[in-house]
Amino acid sequence: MKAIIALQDGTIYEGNSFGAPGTTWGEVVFNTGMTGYQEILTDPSYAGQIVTLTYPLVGNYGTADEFTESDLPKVRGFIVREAFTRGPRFEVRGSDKDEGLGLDIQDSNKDIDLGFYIQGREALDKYLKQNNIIAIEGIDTRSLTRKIRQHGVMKGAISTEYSGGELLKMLKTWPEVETLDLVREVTTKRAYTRTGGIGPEVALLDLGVKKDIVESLARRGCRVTILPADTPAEKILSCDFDSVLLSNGPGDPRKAVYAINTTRKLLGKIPVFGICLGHQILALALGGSTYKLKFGHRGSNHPVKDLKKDRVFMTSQNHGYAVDDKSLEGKARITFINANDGTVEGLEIPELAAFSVQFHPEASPGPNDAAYLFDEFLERIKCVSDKEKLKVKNM
Ligand SMILES: NC(=O)CC[C@H](N)C(=O)O
Repeated sequence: MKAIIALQDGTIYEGNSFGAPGTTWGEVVFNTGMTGYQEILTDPSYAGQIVTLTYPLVGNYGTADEFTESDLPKVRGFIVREAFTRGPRFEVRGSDKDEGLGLDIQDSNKDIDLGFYIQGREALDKYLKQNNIIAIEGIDTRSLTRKIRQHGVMKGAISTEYSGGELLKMLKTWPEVETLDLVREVTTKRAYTRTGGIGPEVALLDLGVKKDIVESLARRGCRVTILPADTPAEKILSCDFDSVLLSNGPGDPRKAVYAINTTRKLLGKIPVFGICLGHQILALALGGSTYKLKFGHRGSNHPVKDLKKDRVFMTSQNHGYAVDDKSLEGKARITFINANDGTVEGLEIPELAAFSVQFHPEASPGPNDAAYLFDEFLERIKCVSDKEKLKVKNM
């Protein structure tokens, strides 16, 4: 079945439908990661967005529960160069096969040389259909990405139903993504707890959290209580948590006014750690400002410079907004910057026991170079609670 993409600037691309048929619209963005398509599809930070992958072949290792970052795909649409439609396979050759890759594979794919189905995996096309995600393949994603890089992210639509002209007219009537409060769409409706051990009690303000942030804390023994995004500060402070984590999430950070107000009230009373949207919310709560980047940072290889250690490492990123460094003068110390464009990648306010990063230490997908930040978070909690104990002892 044919499908088309219409962009706000009037460009039309023609391709083939995969996933669900129908019509969808959103902000068209691109991600340069070579793997991790299911983590991307299910990352709630992509709510409101149609994601283009620059890697040219997508779907070859299928989909599985272990790759999900939330209960369901959250993207508004999906654009690829070539969708792998022959079923999830893993190519196993001689020595790989002998050593065993820890995968439960079965030689049931006799018709294709060197192809082995992976048990328990679902084809990407089927997964998208089941979850009603409209996708398109056969698109020149290089040209589309160059367009976004030159003109900036813009509204777009994918459709199997309407003509280009009709879609362009409809696009004008659809709201701009930045006017939407997308955090409310993806936050948990009810609080729940994930117990990893008897370590610190962390309150996680769920602005659209990725599963691997919760798991990164649980793996380190934390008991994590995931709270709805509009939970008042008073309630959080009355529960005797050791610290608060402000999660990643979708949309313009200025739209999540409730989270900014909550954070302002928490600062100085409990240690705070912000990741991505949480980092932007922390900056806004401090009286700083944020702005929209032309086409954002989305991929698995964004170099970040640690200003204290004077060293660069690779990070996983997915954001369209950034914190304005000038707006934080005298309010926070900049700890990390992006080595490509110099934008703010991290903040620290030691006297308030607060710090944040724009990139994703949990990766998923991406490199684990920054995972140590979760250990640093626990260290900071420990230091604060030791100080509190000292205060009590000396009273
Ligand atoms: N991953 C995130 O938390 C994204 C934060 C914010 N929605 C942005 O695009 O900048």
